[in-house]
Amino acid sequence: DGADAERGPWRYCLDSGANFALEQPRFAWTGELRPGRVSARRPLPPACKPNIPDYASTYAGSGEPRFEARHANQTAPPCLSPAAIAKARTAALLGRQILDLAHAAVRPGVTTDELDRIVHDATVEAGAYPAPLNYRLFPKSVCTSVNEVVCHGIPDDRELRDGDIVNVDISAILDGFYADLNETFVVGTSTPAETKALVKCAHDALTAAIAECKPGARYRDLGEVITAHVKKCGFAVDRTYCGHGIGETFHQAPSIPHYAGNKAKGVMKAGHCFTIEPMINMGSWRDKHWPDGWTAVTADGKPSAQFEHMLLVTETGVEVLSARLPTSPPLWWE
Ligand SMILES: COc1cccc(Cn2ccc3cc(C(=O)NO)cnc32)c1
Ligand SMILES: [Co+2]
Ligand SMILES: [Co+2]
Ligand SMILES: [Co+2]
Repeated sequence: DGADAERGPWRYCLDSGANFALEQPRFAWTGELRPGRVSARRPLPPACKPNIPDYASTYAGSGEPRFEARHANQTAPPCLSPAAIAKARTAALLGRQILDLAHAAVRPGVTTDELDRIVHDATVEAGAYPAPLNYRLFPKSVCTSVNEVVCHGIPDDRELRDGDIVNVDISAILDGFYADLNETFVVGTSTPAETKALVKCAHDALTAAIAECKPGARYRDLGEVITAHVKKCGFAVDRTYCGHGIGETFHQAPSIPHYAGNKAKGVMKAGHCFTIEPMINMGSWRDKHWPDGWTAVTADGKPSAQFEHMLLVTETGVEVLSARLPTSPPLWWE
């Protein structure tokens, strides 16, 4: 009689041709955002060939690329040599310049796919490789995370709207060294005051964590400082995604949680290079994945904001390799 046979989230039903069709399970979207259309893969000109990583063309599963596995079992990052520090500075400066280019393009009506094109083209024109592209099969060259997206949003044909917030997370490989940094921007002029406060809170939490960085500081203390700041703002620290060592690989030891009470190992030493990238949620700290396998969203659909810097521990403290420039477009409160 064509009655639907309910079997959990999968439903058997009669399609128009009176055939049994298997419907996709209904996904419980947490907010208003929905996936858009993702454009075709962008070309890689010969100039960026020296920086193309082994994962760029693999069709492997979601496992870490072979090259990165070499660092999987280390607990502390290497102490960079002066030559490696020079490469880290150069890569981070390129990453900063690319992030600022994307920031300058953010306005209502611009699609996140357009931001991906700007980032991809600027990266390959510098002879670098856009690190997200095909990293664990991620389909685009930058992560663009709108509103309730916590991180790893996929650029698509959705136009940014007045009142949105958008995080642009840049990572690039230059001369064999990774850069990784991000900022969250307000779109247009009608973003609610509480959402703007969330953005500034994420920025200031990162600033407070950076102030703790010096030789002998414990990685696990960064989460205490971030959480103390975020609680004062009345928001929550996402617990799923961590900062990470960075260098000749995208992600290496240490893993740096952003929440209080974490069990991160190790102390900072001069020459350690890593990111701190707190994701601050307006409501619950909980997140979930979209069916695409990458996009992380807040479980309650409320906004999330993030800032990420690349840090280098020095003999006397810390150097912010991805620091803003005098030419960087101002953040909403600047
Ligand atoms: C299959 O599992 C996943 C899920 C999500 C994402 C990815 C892969 N990936 C792509 C870009 C990217 C950026 C970072 C980063 O550190 N940003 O600060 C981390 N992972 C990244 C894989
Ligand atoms: Co990230
Ligand atoms: Co990043
Ligand atoms: Co990162």
